[in-house]
Amino acid sequence: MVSNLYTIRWGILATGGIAQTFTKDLLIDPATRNATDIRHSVVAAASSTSSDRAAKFLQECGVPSTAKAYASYKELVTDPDIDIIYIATPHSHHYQNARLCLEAGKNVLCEKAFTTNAAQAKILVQIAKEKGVFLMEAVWTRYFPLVKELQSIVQKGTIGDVKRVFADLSYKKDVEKEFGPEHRMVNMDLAGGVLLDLGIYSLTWVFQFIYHLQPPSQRQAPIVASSMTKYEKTGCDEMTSIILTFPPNNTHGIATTNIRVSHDPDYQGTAGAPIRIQGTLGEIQVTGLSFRPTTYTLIPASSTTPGSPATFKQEIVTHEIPGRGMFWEADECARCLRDGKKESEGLGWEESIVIMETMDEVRRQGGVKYPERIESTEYPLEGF
Ligand SMILES: NC(=O)C1=CN([C@@H]2O[C@H](COP(=O)(O)OP(=O)(O)OC[C@H]3O[C@@H](n4cnc5c(N)ncnc54)[C@H](OP(=O)(O)O)[C@@H]3O)[C@@H](O)[C@H]2O)C=CC1
Ligand SMILES: O=C1OC[C@@H](O)[C@H](O)[C@H]1O
Repeated sequence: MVSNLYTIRWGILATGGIAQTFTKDLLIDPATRNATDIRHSVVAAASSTSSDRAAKFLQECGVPSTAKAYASYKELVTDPDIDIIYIATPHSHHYQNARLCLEAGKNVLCEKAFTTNAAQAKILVQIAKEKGVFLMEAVWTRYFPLVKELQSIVQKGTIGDVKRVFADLSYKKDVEKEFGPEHRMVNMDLAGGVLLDLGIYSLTWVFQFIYHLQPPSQRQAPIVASSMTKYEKTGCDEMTSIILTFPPNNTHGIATTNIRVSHDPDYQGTAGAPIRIQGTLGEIQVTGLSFRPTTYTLIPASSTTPGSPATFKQEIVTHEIPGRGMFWEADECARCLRDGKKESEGLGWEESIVIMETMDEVRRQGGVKYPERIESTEYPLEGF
């Protein structure tokens, strides 16, 4: 009997925190999330530190001992047994690392934020086109069934015309005690700061419920008004608030991010609703942490409100996540490769670039510039 199961073979580039979380999610049986058409296999990992580090990483993740451990990213990209490479380095490194993979003809899933600026993102897309390979920014939240369910509710017009989306992802941290100035969260040499690390999720919610739901031919980049406050020790942004106005209906998206105060005073994800999608017939509130949403509430406008005869009932919906939830973006990669797609419909190249351009403009307005070396499009540069 011929099996319809499509297996995708992963190489993991870098061995830090999120590489470990992602790899462990890859090893969860897809049947636990009702995915019976694809399968993931982790065949190699590379560390820029040493092959021992890569081997330890594979072992700690529980990857079968047949997987290869490489001492450099350059060795990883030449492995013919790898279908796709997951890049899990700091933002500063994404352009150089992704370009290394693409130039070698490898398909790529690259952690958010895609690059440090839109110019770098455009070049990566151009190379993916030339090489005929798959490229996707790893904004995992986009692939949650809960998000797709909400997009379908909004698209059906259940809450009426969407007029405004509020979205926040903020930490409540004591930066000095919990990070220190060298940490990638605040280190300018690693393109630290809240905009690229957390604000990208706030922007994701705004874009996926306004921009993404418009017909592709009608999508236009938003007008940007923003404010940034800097962390005095490193010059990165520690608080950023953005108001986006989307043509053609002047819909507003308010995206905020902060390292000092969170939407939930204790940053547990139990209080408040960081996401509010507001339509003329009612609104949707999403609770939990914005990068890993588990619950939403549909709230109709009162049927007595003139002009707002909502046709739905108030309802709270909770989704269980059988793991961290990063496997859904991995499943998307597998299906795209199987179907010969070079980009994902969940987050296409054009949308990733418009979001990078939005972040460029926010940084221009806020006066935040990363070191020239990591904003450069020159390739290759030493030390990556
Ligand atoms: N999707 C999500 O939920 C999350 C996404 N992220 C994203 O993932 C990326 C990595 O974050 P995270 O795993 O937390 O970071 P870590 O600092 O934990 O790991 C980064 C890894 O990158 C490699 N690396 C290569 N060069 C450098 C360098 N100069 N400085 C530091 N590390 C370097 C190292 O691996 P090695 O030594 O093996 O080469 C290191 O372990 C970022 O883009 C971040 O935004 C982060 C957290 C959650
Ligand atoms: O992508 C992310 O999501 C979770 C956060 O804790 C992390 O800092 C960020 O990089």
